[in-house]
Amino acid sequence: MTNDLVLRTATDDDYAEIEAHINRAFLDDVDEDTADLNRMIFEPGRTQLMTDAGQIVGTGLVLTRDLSVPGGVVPTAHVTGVGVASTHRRRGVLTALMNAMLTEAHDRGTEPLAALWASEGAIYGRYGYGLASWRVSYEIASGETSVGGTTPEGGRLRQSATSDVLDEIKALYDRVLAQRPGLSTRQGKWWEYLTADPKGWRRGMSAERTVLYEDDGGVRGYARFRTKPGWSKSGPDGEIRVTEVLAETPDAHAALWRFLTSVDLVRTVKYTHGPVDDPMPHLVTNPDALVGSAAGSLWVRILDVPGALAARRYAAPVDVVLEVIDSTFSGNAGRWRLVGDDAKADVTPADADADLALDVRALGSLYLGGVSAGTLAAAGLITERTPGSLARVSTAFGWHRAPVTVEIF
Ligand SMILES: CC(=O)SCCNC(=O)CCNC(=O)[C@H](O)C(C)(C)COP(=O)(O)OP(=O)(O)OC[C@H]1O[C@@H](n2cnc3c(N)ncnc32)[C@H](O)[C@@H]1OP(=O)(O)O
Repeated sequence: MTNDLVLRTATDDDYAEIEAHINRAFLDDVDEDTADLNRMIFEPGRTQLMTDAGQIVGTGLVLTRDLSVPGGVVPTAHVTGVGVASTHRRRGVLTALMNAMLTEAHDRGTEPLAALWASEGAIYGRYGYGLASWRVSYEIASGETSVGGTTPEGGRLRQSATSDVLDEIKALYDRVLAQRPGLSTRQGKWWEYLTADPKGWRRGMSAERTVLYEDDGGVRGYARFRTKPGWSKSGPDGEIRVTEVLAETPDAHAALWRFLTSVDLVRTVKYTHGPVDDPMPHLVTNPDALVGSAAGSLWVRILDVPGALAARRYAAPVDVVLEVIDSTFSGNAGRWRLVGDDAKADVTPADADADLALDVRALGSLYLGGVSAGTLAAAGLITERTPGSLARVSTAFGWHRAPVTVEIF
């Protein structure tokens, strides 16, 4: 790096320049409506800037939120808005920004995790992030399949503008979050932000709508979606793009997808945030009409190894000594004894020999229960020192629901 580069924390006054810089880095223009919205979630004190002769050439933003993990909810530094000017790339600017963001989050002492969505998968492993969850994208030819079964008696659908049913879907979201890892909490301004629906977010689709499924016990699930009319030589060719589908009962999940795949004039339904354990292939009458593909979603960086391991729960009783390598945060490195089950977990420094050795990056991949220790060992990222410990840890670190992250932040 040259001497003209200065790393500093942002202030409120930097906002407009940050917004312009991030849009440039992501090959886009500033959209005024979106810029006003982004200001709502801007945390200047957690935003790191690199400047050159006073001009911003690099940004890294941290948003203060919590993340659901197996059996709990954990304060997590949500890292986003990483961008380095094309004129300043490959000179270590990102490394300096990331070190500053992670150090600030680590030194708070209240956030055992950091998490992000990567624009490119090759970037973040070097900073200790492990790929921890996957998302399944569907493109459903709705004319060629349908969701089997019928909606039970008492079950009904109600369609509305999202803003009119916000209180109902907020409560449902929180209940689903308590059951499934990988979801970010949406306290205060987050719901207002995510459902503001500025034109710039629609990408040629309609305003967002929400369909709710309810039974006599209340709202059990909802789907947020947009539509787009279309006509081909052979007739209607409309599209639905689903923003998110969350349901707390199988009936609600099936009824919502039955609705989404049977709207008149629609021929294609797209969704990009399904969990890998989504029952969809088993619900539809013709699974071949579901074109699905899986891609990595959330990357997790463990900032506090004992704090993070004690904050989640385990699918089976486990008593293991892990040797963790972390070249950035020395407090994480060393041997840790984890004793845990589905109700509690205790982590202490260990003198005994390690059963398993792994880098903090592999621990991040394991953490949400969506990647098995056996898989990571097969990739050479975990070393088994005590025979049998790998199988035990694979089972204990798994979870009965796959993690899913329904919102790109
Ligand atoms: C959480 C988020 O916000 S994800 C969004 C990330 N931002 C973008 O994709 C926007 C466009 N790209 C950029 O702004 C920049 O190219 C960045 C932020 C990806 C990288 O910034 P740079 O300042 O060039 O990175 P820096 O010079 O610090 O590189 C550090 C290391 O990462 C590597 N690296 C950087 N970018 C990439 C990449 N896209 N693919 C693979 N490796 C990369 C560098 O080669 C270097 O490797 P080394 O340590 O082995 O030498």
